[in-house]
Amino acid sequence: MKQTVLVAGLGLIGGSLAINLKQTTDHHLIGFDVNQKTLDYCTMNGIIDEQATDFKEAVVKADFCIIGAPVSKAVELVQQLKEVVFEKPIIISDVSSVKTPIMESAREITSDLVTFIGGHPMAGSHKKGITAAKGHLFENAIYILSPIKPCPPEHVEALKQLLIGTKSNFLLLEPEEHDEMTSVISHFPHLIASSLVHQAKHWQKKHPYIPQLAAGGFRDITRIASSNPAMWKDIFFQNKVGMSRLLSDWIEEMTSLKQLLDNEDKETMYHYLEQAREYRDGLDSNKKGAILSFYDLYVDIFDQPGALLKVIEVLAKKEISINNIEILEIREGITGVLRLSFKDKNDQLVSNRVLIEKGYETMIED
Ligand SMILES: NC(=O)C1=CN([C@@H]2O[C@H](COP(=O)(O)OP(=O)(O)OC[C@H]3O[C@@H](n4cnc5c(N)ncnc54)[C@H](O)[C@@H]3O)[C@@H](O)[C@H]2O)C=CC1
Ligand SMILES: O=C(O)C(=O)Cc1ccc(O)cc1
Repeated sequence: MKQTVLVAGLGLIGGSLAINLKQTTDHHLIGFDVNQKTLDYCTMNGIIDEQATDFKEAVVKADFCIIGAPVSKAVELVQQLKEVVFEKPIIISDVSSVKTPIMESAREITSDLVTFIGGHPMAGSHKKGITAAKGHLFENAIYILSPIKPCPPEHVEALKQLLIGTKSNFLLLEPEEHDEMTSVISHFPHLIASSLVHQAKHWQKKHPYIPQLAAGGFRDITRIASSNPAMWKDIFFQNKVGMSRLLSDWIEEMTSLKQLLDNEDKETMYHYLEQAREYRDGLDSNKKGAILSFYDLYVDIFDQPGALLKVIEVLAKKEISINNIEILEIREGITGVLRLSFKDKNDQLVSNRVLIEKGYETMIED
């Protein structure tokens, strides 16, 4: 039966979900956004079937609602839901990077017709807005769901079924554990990346060549500092307690590192670096539990982009699909390393064999 889905906030994430729903379901899609240009873009590109000008009026028509607005605005939209008189059952979700404030607000919705299941697709980009949205954005990503309890399992199943075309991997988490984990592996690293960029900018006053020297490592660790500042500011303040605690721990750790340096404690510093390397290398291993495994193959290449194309051609001829390609530490004309990630162990092994046959030097981690 044709169902109605309301997507409220059609930017990078909401827009990507709407595109995916249009491509993979035959549901009727209603779009709501405070930006009229975004709504017109969605209509013109066939992303939505209907524009809504009033969130509360639109939500009563829907069987599903996905809130894709920035976190603080999503909280406001959830607050509006408390005043809505629902006429039929609805499953409401969101995509916010911070879950606790949304869920606290959603718990105050009293209608028996509403099931609220918080959501967070853990994929994105540094871009924003509908023009950057892509239907395949969440393929192979972790998609966290956080139902307000008690929640009938069939309602969680219905939401998963709606989102099945995203090809993401669903993981159920409590909002608090979600926020604690994402603050460690996503939110806090953004703050540090930005602070490293500020440090380089400061030193550039003395050393104008700093940008030219900012190669491999600096670019890797600061890549995420190029993301949407409005969104990250919102995330930091919505997850303020967790962020502040991590900052205190970090400052303490930096102080102890400074002491190691000042006291010439080379042995402890060595162990600090060694333990970090061991843990970091373990993150890339295939023992990832609920997190999707990838099988990596490292290939030495010389000079790009020609070399890159040749490697891909070899694998394409064998109809092997590559999940991700990363060029590690390469500058034009210099030998570099290509990391190819496969979803399938057999693809990794076959790729390794055919590339060796073609004379490439390869490496598979244990
Ligand atoms: N950008 C990323 O990489 C990821 C973002 N998220 C989360 O997704 C949410 C949206 O982020 P993006 O799509 O990146 O932002 P975006 O800036 O691309 O899109 C936000 C959209 O919401 C609209 N909007 C703003 N206030 C609204 C309101 N009151 N009612 C309806 N629409 C409103 C804007 O006009 C815009 O179209 C945020 O909560 C963010 O934390 C989650 C995963 C990844
Ligand atoms: O991990 C990152 O920082 C990203 O680049 C993409 C991203 C951004 C925000 C999220 O809530 C989830 C994923």
